Amino acid sequence: MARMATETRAILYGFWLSSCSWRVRAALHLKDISYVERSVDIVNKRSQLTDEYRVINPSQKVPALIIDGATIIESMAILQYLEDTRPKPSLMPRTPILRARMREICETVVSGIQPLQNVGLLSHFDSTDQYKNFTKYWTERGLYSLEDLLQKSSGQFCIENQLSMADLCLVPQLYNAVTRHKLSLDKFPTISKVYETLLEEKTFSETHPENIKQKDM
Ligand SMILES: O=C(O)/C=C/C(=O)CC(=O)CC(=O)O
Repeated sequence: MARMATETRAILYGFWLSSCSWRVRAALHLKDISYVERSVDIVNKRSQLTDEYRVINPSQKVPALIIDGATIIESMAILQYLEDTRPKPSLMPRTPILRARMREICETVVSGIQPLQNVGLLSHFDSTDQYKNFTKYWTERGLYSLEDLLQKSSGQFCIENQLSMADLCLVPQLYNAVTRHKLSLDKFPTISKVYETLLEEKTFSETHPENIKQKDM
């Protein structure tokens, strides 16, 4: 905790494998906010469950962001705070209907997919296969919705040609779907196209979990 008091940059408590941490990491990068990341191993050490971390985040999850003298938890609350306090470049599309389209995509990922494939669920199933079938079912259902949504709204990115919160939610979830859950995107051509384009963007390539993993080791 003593280190917190002397650190002038924002502090992101996250984990390389955490999709919600990647959303925030990408926003910090896009908005060029100086920060340092502290790793909370949510998989092997289960460090999120310690009393020390609970002081930082009572939900005992990542991410948490310390910025402007405040601690903010929950990735979507963090993204909105960053947008409100550092509006340029904006993570919000320019019209109400495009912002509604963006929120449809965010909700589909944040409520409809992510919590139903969280690694923390594994211990609540009788077998790993049961967990895998469950996560595959809900992730694929979400991907079918996202394919339809992106057919309506996408340009090179989720919402036309401007990076938005929808992209920050989409990319980490697709990384999980493809890399962790071994799902194919063959049935989702619009998602695949947008995903490939987004992975080339520095916002995602420079905040990619594989880079963060190296720093953690
Ligand atoms: O399941 C837990 O105990 C903790 C999970 C997290 O901290 C991360 C999370 O919920 C979502 C993610 O993968 O980013």
